[in-house]
Amino acid sequence: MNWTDKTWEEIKPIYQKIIEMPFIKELKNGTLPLQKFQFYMGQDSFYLENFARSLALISARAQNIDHALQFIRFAEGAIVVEKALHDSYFQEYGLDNRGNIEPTTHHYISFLKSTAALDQVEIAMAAVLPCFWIYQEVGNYIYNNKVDKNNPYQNWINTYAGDEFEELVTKAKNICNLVAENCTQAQQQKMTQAFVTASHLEFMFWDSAYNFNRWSN
Ligand SMILES: Cc1ncc(CN)c(N)n1
Repeated sequence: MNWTDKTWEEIKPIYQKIIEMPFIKELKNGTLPLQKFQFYMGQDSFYLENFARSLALISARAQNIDHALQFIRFAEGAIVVEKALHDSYFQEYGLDNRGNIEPTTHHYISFLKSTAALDQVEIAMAAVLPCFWIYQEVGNYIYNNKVDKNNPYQNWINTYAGDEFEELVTKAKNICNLVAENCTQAQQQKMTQAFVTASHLEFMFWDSAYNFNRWSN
């Protein structure tokens, strides 16, 4: 079994918890209160900016030049999505600014940036993979189980359910499998640990938006 298949097995309970959480259920049904989605979008703007910075750092540190090129393209893509959030989704969903970086966002972006800067680059590649893969799975899950043709969040859902996003995810998974082959068992274990941590943080990110978790509530 390759590294990604083994690692997905590890996070299956977290993924199950994600698709059952109120934020995702209500997003799928189109009943998520707008304020919760606005909170999420504002935090996601900070997240995407710093996710892109982490991807650029990984690109600079990649051993293989083709992987460096791919990661710099991922970084560019994340910046483009962040700009689309600001330019069109903020307007579409009535948000005039992104607010402040709240605790879960702070934790998640600090984890990504410190892993990208200080850990072995293969571990950093594993740390950013859930950001691609979980969104693809959740996007497809919501798309395939939609209940309302007039879901107000449909445009956002389509970003992650399409073929274009799937292509990116496949590229990110393939790179992780390739680099894992040249890692020791102990190093692969650390890659898996980074993937599991990021998956917990994906859950927390949606949960915190649902509950409006702030430094001071
Ligand atoms: C928190 C989070 N994680 C992942 C993605 C998808 N790149 C996102 N937009 N936001």
